[in-house]
Amino acid sequence: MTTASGPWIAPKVTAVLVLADGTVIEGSGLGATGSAVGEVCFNTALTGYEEILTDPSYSGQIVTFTFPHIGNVGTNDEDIEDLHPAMRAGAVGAIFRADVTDPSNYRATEHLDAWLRRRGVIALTGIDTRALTVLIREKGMPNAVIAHSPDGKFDIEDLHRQAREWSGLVGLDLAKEVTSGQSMVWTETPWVWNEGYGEAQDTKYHIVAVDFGVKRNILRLLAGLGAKVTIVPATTSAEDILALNPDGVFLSNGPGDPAATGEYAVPMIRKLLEADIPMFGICLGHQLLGIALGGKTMKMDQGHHGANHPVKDHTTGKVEIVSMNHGFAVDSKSLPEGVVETHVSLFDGSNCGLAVVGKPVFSVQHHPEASPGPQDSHYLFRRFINLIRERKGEPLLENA
Ligand SMILES: NC(=O)CC[C@H](N)C(=O)O
Repeated sequence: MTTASGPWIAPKVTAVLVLADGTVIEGSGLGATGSAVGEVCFNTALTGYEEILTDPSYSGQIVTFTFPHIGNVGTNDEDIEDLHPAMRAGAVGAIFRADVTDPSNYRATEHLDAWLRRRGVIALTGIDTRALTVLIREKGMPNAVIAHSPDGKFDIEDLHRQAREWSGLVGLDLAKEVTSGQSMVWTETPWVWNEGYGEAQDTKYHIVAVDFGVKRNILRLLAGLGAKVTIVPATTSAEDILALNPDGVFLSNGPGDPAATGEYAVPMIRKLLEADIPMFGICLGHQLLGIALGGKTMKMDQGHHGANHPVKDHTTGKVEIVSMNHGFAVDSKSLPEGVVETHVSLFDGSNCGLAVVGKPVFSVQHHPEASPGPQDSHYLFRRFINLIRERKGEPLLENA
């Protein structure tokens, strides 16, 4: 074959994705070398690849980006979402349609390739990401091994075996791998977060955030509304949390199967419910609260990963466009009396929020902190702060 610029030479295969069903997808390698096993999902966000790849909730997952041009704004040290960059919590692999270009952005400090290598993330480029997305739409999120070898040598048989033998995300408690208590860097916990958006002049409220893999932007938004946020490890007991004298408790997002993390987190949440403390949960935190209240979670086929999902807030009747990243969901039919469904996905009707009748407790499945994504749901942080203000007899914030 020839093209206008001369003979077409097929690029050398330096990376592969081997699915548990034996499908092999070949492309060019980027980032770290070696291999990693995980569940392949697709993310439809058009921006924010650095935030996506560093969201600790993606631990154990390989993210395929449906947007074809990833990497052209480079990377920087500010747009990471994991608390402890040295831990490199987040996706284990990344898949892009187009080759990554040189960065062109005033904030860029490093090429995506070098950044991926430094973080130990294996990437595969130059594949038909549409076809892979269609495969996920039809068959669900597959377990797979992503491998990068600059010499192009792969033991496909062995990679296939690894993909087949991997347990998958069901039953995996990954929060314990990414929580601050396990960190090498932050040996001092509880750790106090003090970087806010700057709306609040002083810290009037004390919020304890239970870190199942918390994203930085959640902490910024809480701090920006006047909260001093103390971050505690996922396995902290309710007694230790209450001993910190919080005005409210935040249950964070995080990776893995909520039912597995629930083994230790649910008893803690139940005690906090008894203590009648204002509580707000996001994503994994929402799922754990759902289980603690007597509900059930289930695995989804494709999950929701993107920054353009419509969600309806039943309390206001408004539709918000939100950021999503979850592969498990609360079964709304399993929610007991006294728990109301507050939000619902307009894509598939799945549960996106709950509130406890008569208690200052609520949670959402989507990501009001966005990062990346639209800011329509920022009001949920004000809703949480209002529960605390109500307790203190303070006037309520508007737009909540
Ligand atoms: N972002 C999250 O907190 C994800 C929660 C859970 N690990 C899921 O995939 O559903």
